[in-house]
This record gives sequence, structure tokens and C-alpha cells, in this order.
Amino acid sequence: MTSQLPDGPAAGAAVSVRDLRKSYGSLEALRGVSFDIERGETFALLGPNGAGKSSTIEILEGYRDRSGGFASVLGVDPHRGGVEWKARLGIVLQSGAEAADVTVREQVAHFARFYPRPRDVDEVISAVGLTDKAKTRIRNLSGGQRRRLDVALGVVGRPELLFLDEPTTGFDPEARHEFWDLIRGLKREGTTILLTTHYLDEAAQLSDRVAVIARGTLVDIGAVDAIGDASARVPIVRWRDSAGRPRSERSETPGAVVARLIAELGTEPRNLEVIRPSLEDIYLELVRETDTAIDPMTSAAESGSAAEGGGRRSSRHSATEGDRA
Ligand SMILES: Nc1ncnc2c1ncn2[C@@H]1O[C@H](COP(=O)(O)OP(=O)(O)OP(=O)(O)O)[C@@H](O)[C@H]1O
Repeated sequence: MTSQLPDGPAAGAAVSVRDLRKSYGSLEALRGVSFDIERGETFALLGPNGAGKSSTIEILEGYRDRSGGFASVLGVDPHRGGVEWKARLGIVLQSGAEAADVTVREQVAHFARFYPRPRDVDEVISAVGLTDKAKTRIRNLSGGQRRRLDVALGVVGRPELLFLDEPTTGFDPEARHEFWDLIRGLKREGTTILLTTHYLDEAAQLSDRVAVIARGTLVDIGAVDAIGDASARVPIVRWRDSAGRPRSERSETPGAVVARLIAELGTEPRNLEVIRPSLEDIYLELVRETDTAIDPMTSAAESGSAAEGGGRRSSRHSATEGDRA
């Protein structure tokens, strides 16, 4: 469960958040969230639709004001971060590039000029698999190709901290694997990464640690292979009995269960499998527990919320374009 955190920012942390709160009218989207992200760490923020992930990210990017609590990003209060601070961030928003009339290469080169130490434009285009499309106008790209362009624009400035809000939505499986390789390369270079994703396999592949938020509250935080109750991680042995009925048994020692079954049956059990609960299984259990514990009054308050001006950003902005809500 949630570890004990110091009151102030952790020394050396890239991101520190304490008791972070955000309200939109009467809706409390964030109800006091605290975590640290170490430098060089890949940290995934997981949670169902409306949990507060994008609100958290947008506050940390300096785009949204918080309603309460403390936040520090690369040693700066994101609410006060200036152009130099923004140039140290890479941002891949949830909604992608606009259908512009410029080519992929022109757009990446344009963004590169905002940063003091940009990456090589053609290397970035190649890393996201768009070399064949470098001279194509953005409006002629497919949805997945536009998403790759978003990633290129997010990394061209050689960011110290990269925000990835659902980066692989719309990617085909091959593109997703290529994207994972790209992210692993950035991680090897020491980039700190804050990722939100609904793909639990993506979180398991890329993250050092994950935090699960549900209804604006941090439900759990820890290493990918350590979150959730110990009981949720116990392996399951499944097989079919002699009548073909499905049977299962949870055990910390599944090998012993299999050995016992073989001894009892005198043969290999039918359809035998040993399953270790995946991050997805554990995540679903955590979120279900939160749903069960929810106060019905809260749901009533949520339906009466007021919209904050501007809503979700519809395009990404460069390091020099102030974009506070
Ligand atoms: N501009 C806004 N005005 C009013 N309510 C908002 C606004 N932005 C977000 N909300 C509400 O705040 C809550 C948290 O939204 P947020 O976008 O942070 O969730 P999320 O975890 O990113 O969801 P998703 O996975 O669907 O992207 C939701 O109930 C949402 O409807």
C-alpha cells in the first residue's frame, strides 16, 4: 500500500507531489494525491476513465492550476515554471497533432528550434518510424502515424522529463513494440518518464513503478511486481477433472499442487495451467475494491460538476507557448 512519504519534496526527485487537489466546480477530481518520481525512473499512472490522471499530468506540466497541495517538477513549482523550465520538459498530449498543411519533417524541425539542445531531426523521425512519411503533409497521415508524430515532437527537445499521456492509443501492435523500444532507449539515456496508459501490458513492460488512482485518490503505489495485496498475487492452478469440469486452486507452491494432482490421478491433469495474476488482474481488483468502498453521496456530487474553461487541450504546444488554462 501507499508508502510513507516525507512532508516536503524528496531530495533528488524529478517530481514531488503532496496532497494534490483539483476541483472542477463541485467535482473533486483529485482528493489529496502524494507521490515522488525519482530521476531516471519510468513511472506509470494507472486508473479508470475519469480517475484524475490527466488532471494530475496537466497540473505537473504547468497547464492547469491546482486547487490545493504541493507540487515540484524538476525543482520548480509548475504553476510558476517559465520558458526555460518548459524547455526541459517533453509533452505528448492525449489528443494528437492537428491536421496541418506542413510536412512531418518541417513540423519536427520547427519544434526543434524551440530547444537549446535538440536531437537530430531525421534521427527522431526515424526513431518513431516515420522516415517514409517525412515529406508527407500532416493532414495526410493516418491516426497512428499522427500519434507517432506527437511522440517525435515530445522527444525532439531532448527532455529531462517526458510526459506521455496515453501515447500509443491508435498504434498497431508492431508500432506499439517499436514505441516501447524508443522509450527504453530514452530511459537508458536517463530520461525521467511519466506515463499514463490504459494498456496494462504497456505499463508492465516500461515502468519501474506504477501508481493506481481511482476517483481522485491514490489506491496503491509500488514496483510493477509488488502492487496489490499479497493474496491477489498468489498463483492459480487450473485443470479439468475426469468429468471435464473446470477446477482451480490458489497456492504459493503451485508445483506441489501439480505433483499432488498427478499422484492422485495417476496421470497428467487435463488442460493443466499455472497462472500468475498479471498487472491487469491486480489492477482490476484494486479498482473494484475502490468502487465497492465508494460513498454514494460522492457519485451524486460528481454528476453536478461545472466545466472549467478550455476543457482538454486539443493540440500540443511548444516550450515557448504559454498555455495555462
Ligand atoms: N475541464 C474540466 N471541467 C470539468 N470537469 C473536468 C474537466 N477536466 C476533467 N474533468 C473531470 O475531472 C475528472 C477527472 O478527469 P481526468 O481527465 O483527470 O481523468 P483521467 O483519469 O485522465 O480519465 P481518462 O482515462 O478518461 O483520460 C473527471 O470526472 C472529468 O470529467
